[in-house]
Amino acid sequence: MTDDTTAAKLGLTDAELAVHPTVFASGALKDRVVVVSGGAGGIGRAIAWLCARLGAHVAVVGRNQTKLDSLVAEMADRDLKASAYVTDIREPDAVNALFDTVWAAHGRVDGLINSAGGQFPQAAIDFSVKGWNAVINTNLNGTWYMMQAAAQRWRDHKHPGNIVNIVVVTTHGLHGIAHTIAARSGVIGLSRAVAVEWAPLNIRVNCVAPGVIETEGWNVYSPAARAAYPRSNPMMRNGTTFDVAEACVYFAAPSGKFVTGEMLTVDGGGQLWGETWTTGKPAYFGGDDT
Ligand SMILES: CCCCCCCCC/C=C/C(=O)SCCNC(=O)CCNC(=O)[C@H](O)C(C)(C)COP(=O)(O)OP(=O)(O)OC[C@H]1O[C@@H](n2cnc3c(N)ncnc32)[C@H](O)[C@@H]1OP(=O)(O)O
Ligand SMILES: NC(=O)C1=CN([C@@H]2O[C@H](COP(=O)(O)OP(=O)(O)OC[C@H]3O[C@@H](n4cnc5c(N)ncnc54)[C@H](OP(=O)(O)O)[C@@H]3O)[C@@H](O)[C@H]2O)C=CC1
Repeated sequence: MTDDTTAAKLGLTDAELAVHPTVFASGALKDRVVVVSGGAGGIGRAIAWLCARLGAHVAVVGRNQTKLDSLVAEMADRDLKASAYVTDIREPDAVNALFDTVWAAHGRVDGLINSAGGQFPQAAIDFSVKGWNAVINTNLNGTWYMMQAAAQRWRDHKHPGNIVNIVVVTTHGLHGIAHTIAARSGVIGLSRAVAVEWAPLNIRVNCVAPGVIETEGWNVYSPAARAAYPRSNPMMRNGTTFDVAEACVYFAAPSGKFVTGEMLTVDGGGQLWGETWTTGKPAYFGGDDT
C-alpha cells in the first residue's frame, strides 16, 4: 500500500501470482474452460492465474488488447493455457459473439467468473446521468449479458455450468459508491433468482463480495482514501487478489457442487467493524473531509 499514485504497482504481480501457494489441488479444474471477464485486471488476473494453474483453459476478457495479450503471454511462458478476447461486456451482440467463439474454439465452456466492473467515487447527490448510467451499464447490465449468454449456451448444449459474480459489500452505507451499491444489489438479487430458475439446467450461480483488495483499480481513489482502507476491517489490513481468487475457485470447482445462490464475503470482517470512506470522512462523522 502506498500514498504515492506514481509509485509501485498496486496488488500482486504476475510473478507472484504464478507461484502463490494455494489450498487447491493441482488438476482441480483440469480440462475445464473458464471465461473470466476483467481477467487482465487486478482480481480477475489472480482468478485467471489460479484457474490456469489448476488445469483450466482460461478465456480472458476485457477491452484492452494489449493488457490481455501480455497476460496470456506471461501465462504461456509458464505452460498455462489462456486466450485473449476483446469484448465490451456492455455490448450484448459482442458478448454473444464472445461465447460463440469460445465454444467454437474449445467445444465447451464450464465456468464464467464476472470480475469486469468498477465505479468512480462521488457523492450520490452529485451523480450525473451519464455517470450513473456508466456504472449501472457496466456492473448490472454487462454482468447480466454475460450471465445470460453463458446460460443460453449451457441450456442449448445440455452442459452443466457455473457462474461467479464479483460484487461489492452492499450491507454498509458505503459513502461515495451508491451507484455501484445499486448495481451490485441488482446482481445479488438476480443471482439468487436465477440460481433457482437455472437449477434444472444444472447451472449454479454464486457471488463473491470483496472488501478492500489492493489493485490498479484503486487509482480512482485518492491517496488519502486508500491509506485509510486498512482500517476498514478488524484485521486492519487490505486483502489480496489471491484471497478473492480462492473464494471464486471454491464455487467454480467441485468443492462448490452443492452450493448455489450463495454469497461469500471476503472482507476481513469489515461488515462487523471498520469504516470505509471512498471520498474522505465528512466532518459530520468526525472526519476532516480528506
Ligand atoms: C464493508 C467493507 C467493504 C469495503 C469495500 C470497499 C469498496 C471500495 C473499494 C472498491 C474498489 C474497487 O472496486 S476498485 C476496482 C474497480 N475498478 C475501477 O473502479 C476502475 C475505474 N472505474 C471504471 O473504469 C468504471 O468501470 C467506470 C467509471 C464506470 C468506467 O466506465 P466508462 O469506461 O464508461 O468511463 P468513462 O467514459 O471514463 O466515464 C463515463 C462517465 O462516468 C462519469 N465519471 C467517470 N469518472 C468520474 C469521476 N472520477 N468523477 C465523476 N464522474 C465520473 C462521467 O460522467 C463520465 O462521463 P464524462 O463526463 O463524459 O467523462
Ligand atoms: N479492488 C477492490 O478493493 C474491490 C473490487 N471490487 C470489484 O471487483 C471487480 C474487479 O476489481 P479490480 O480487479 O480491483 O478492478 P480492476 O479495475 O483492476 O479490473 C477490472 C477490469 O474490468 C475490466 N472492465 C471494466 N469495464 C469493462 C467492460 N465494460 N467490458 C469488459 N471489461 C471491462 C477492465 O479491463 P479493460 O480496461 O481492459 O476493459 C479491468 O481490467 C470489480 O467489479 C470491482 O468493482 C469489489 C470490491 C472491492
